[in-house]
Amino acid sequence: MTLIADHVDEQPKESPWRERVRALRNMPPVLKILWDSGPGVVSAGLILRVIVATLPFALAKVAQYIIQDIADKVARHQDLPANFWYLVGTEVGLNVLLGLLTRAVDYSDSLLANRYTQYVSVRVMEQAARLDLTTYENPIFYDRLERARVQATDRLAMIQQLGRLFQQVITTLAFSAALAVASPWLVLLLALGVLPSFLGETHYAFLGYAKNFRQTTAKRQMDYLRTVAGSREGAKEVKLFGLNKFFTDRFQALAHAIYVEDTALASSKLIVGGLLGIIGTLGYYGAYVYVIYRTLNGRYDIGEFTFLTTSIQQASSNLQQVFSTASGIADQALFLTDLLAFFEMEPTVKSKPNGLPAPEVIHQGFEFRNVSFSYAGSDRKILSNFNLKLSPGERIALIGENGQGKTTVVKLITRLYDPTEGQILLDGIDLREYDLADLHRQIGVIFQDFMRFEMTAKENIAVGRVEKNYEDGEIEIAAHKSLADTVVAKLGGGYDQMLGRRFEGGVELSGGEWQKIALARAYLRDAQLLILDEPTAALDAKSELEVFERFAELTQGKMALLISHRFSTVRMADRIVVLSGGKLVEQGNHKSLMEEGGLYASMFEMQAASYR
Ligand SMILES: Nc1ncnc2c1ncn2[C@@H]1O[C@H](COP(=O)(O)OP(=O)(O)OP(=O)(O)O)[C@@H](O)[C@H]1O
Repeated sequence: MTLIADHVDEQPKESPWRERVRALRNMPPVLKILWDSGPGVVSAGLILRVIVATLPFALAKVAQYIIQDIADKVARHQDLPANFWYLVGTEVGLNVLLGLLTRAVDYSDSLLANRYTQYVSVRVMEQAARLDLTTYENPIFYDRLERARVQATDRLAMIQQLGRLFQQVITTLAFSAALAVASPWLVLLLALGVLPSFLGETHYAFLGYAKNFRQTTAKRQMDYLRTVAGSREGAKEVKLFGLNKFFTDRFQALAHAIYVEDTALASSKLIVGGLLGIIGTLGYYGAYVYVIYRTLNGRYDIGEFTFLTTSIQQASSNLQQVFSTASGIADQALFLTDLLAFFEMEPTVKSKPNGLPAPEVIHQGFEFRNVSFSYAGSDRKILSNFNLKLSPGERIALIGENGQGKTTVVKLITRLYDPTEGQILLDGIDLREYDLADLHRQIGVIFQDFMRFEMTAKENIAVGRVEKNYEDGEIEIAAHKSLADTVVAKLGGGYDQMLGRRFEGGVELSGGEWQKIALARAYLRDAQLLILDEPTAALDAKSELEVFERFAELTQGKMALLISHRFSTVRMADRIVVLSGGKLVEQGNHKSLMEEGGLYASMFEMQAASYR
């Protein structure tokens, strides 16, 4: 394994500005996602923010009158106007309101963040399920999925930033308008002071994004190392092979490379950001001195002076915030490129629009016609001009040495992949013409690497047919067929027993016990084609015999495809098909194949000899 893998998604190119502007194109779809995740909350948040944004201006205006009244009274001994105490009361009231509404804004932000996370997480799960297996085998997809997953929860800051930006723009506009009325120079000075900081901020935002992008693969490897070193599955081998240091060293090497890169960027940002900040401060004080100068020359009275200095302070800090929030959003928007790209990915194996319904009763069966197949990214033909017919009522055993393509045949007949060349037909019609979900409903399959769901025993079986409600007793019947009932009988919680160790109260099963549970799923499905890919590998000899006697009984009249390395099992099939070098090399029943004296006979003899 290289430390930093070579598979990296197209890197953002070194044209930061173009990249950044392009990232802003993400904003409309992102705003749409935000809106879709909670229209009511978004609207309420916007209304609240408009009020909160204009309150500082109102406060400054009221303060101007109060101070002017006080100055008139103290310096010129004039009487306080009749509304003076009302003004003071208004100032207090507005401040109280500002405090309350600010909290309300926080509240609506947290509601929206909650909804957004849920909404995006669900969409990520839905999209991940829609994409096909080929996509999953691609490391680029994995990196993208990883980034999309993180973005589902990690971009919450952006929601607040968007709201804040909206608010800051309104506040800035209000105070800038007041300053522009007093003198346009004030606004210009402030803007010139803040602009360099903005450019600096966005520049670093881009560099940060490019850095994170580069680091995705390394971080994924770190994550893997952390998981392996600390997992229950890995614990035995890690201990016995003394792998701990091996994993830790590798983890540290990756972590160090990331640390060095992070520190370099942070240091440079510190220095450049600091220098640009000084320019901002100079712009601010330029405007301030200008107002002092004009006040000393009698252009402004003391109330106006106070109002203008407050306005300078507010406009400057809000403008600065507008720029830094906007650049923060641009930064987040860059990250969302991955999320949106992930949402836009299309599966290659798709259900045809208005696809045919799968036959309620299959008449001719399945046929592989000159099928060749290579996995994406490889030229090696796993199947080459492969032909096979599976007729209704027939039970076929597919055998062959490791890696000859038996599981691949299963993946093709279930349309997890499409053939590279040739066709697979169901009742004479290409599988691609059928509605995919409907086709899947006709097939019950248990793979070698079946899933052990860390849920209850009942749920582990029920997932075999989630599209229909099952009636009372159906689960138990399926469990009985697969011998899972003997496993469940030993569980303290019966069918409601939590399986696996992940959740509290969970019970771990042995490989064979898990297999019996998984097998029940296939029986529950009540499909026309039943496929068992080495379904009994983990079963002891007695259980295997029992499972197969039942299987033979239960698949009577149905199509069944069986993959097994055990000849005792294979013999029960109506027809045995031998796969070698991507082709069908022999077929027949046990007796005829033995007489033929070919590959089957030699494999059988080899296994039989080892038992003698
Ligand atoms: N997702 C994949 N991407 C690339 N190559 C693959 C993939 N899955 C399987 N292969 C390759 O295809 C070949 C056939 O694999 P397959 O799993 O179909 O064999 P099999 O006959 O079922 O083997 P076994 O008896 O070991 O289960 C193997 O050489 C394997 O390396």
